[in-house]
Amino acid sequence: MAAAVVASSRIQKTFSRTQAEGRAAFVAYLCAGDPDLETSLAACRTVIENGVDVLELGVPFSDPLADGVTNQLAAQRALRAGIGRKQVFELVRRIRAEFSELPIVLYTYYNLVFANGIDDYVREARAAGVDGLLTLDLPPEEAGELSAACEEQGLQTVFIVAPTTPAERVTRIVECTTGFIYYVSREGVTGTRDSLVAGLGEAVAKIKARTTLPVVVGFGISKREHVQVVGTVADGVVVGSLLVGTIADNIGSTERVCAALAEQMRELSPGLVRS
Ligand SMILES: O=P(O)(O)OC[C@@H](O)[C@@H](O)c1c[nH]c2ccccc12
Repeated sequence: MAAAVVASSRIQKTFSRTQAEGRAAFVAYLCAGDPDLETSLAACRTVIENGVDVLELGVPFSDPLADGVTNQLAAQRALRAGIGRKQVFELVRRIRAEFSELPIVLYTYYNLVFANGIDDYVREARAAGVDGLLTLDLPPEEAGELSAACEEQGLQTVFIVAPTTPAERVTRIVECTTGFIYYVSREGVTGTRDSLVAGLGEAVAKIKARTTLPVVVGFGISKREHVQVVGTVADGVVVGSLLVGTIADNIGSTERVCAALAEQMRELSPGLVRS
């Protein structure tokens, strides 16, 4: 299949599969190259082999304004390890070589895309094996050039809907999205929380009433019961800081990082299997 078709089919195919299995997809976020390239590859491999259906890879950035402390520290570790555009795409290539069907979505701040030239960045991402791109600080209304480059290269777009997004803007965001919608379940930044916000089901239902695209939910999801609850209303459940924090807690030993991540996935992912 042409590159464009393959890219789009990985994301759609995965959500179709999990829907057919009667469950939400498990979406994991890890910062690319945290704490170094080899450990990051081993960490990605571990969470994929233990139940992750979609991998979100964060591109390390010096000013990650949407991220809480855990993700900020991960970005700092990766930057200290010399992780730049070249290393991020090398990591994607190596993951792609081992997992041909796994959707990989790059989470980046727009500065990193714009600075390198939008067309070149999108082309290189697609060639490395990226399926989708979420530019965290780029509103869809200003993403025309990027969306055009993604369409040309067969990369799918992911855009964010927040609790504060007005209904008419949700429609605009959906129109600009070709991969899936990311619903940020709470205001503020990323980071584990003790409890889920109230009214999540209604909020996701309002978005799903306006699109047939998959809607994934993230921010604060860090316990099996969170995963179970969110998994009943969303097409995908995103866990980031909990996993990123596990890497931070086991820095220095790739073996310990992987064992702890595997344990965490064993604890969380059964939450998605609907009896
Ligand atoms: O870390 P949490 O609270 O589990 O949330 C996922 C989040 O880390 C991941 O999806 C993400 C990382 N950086 C972001 C910036 C904006 C939106 C989402 C993200």
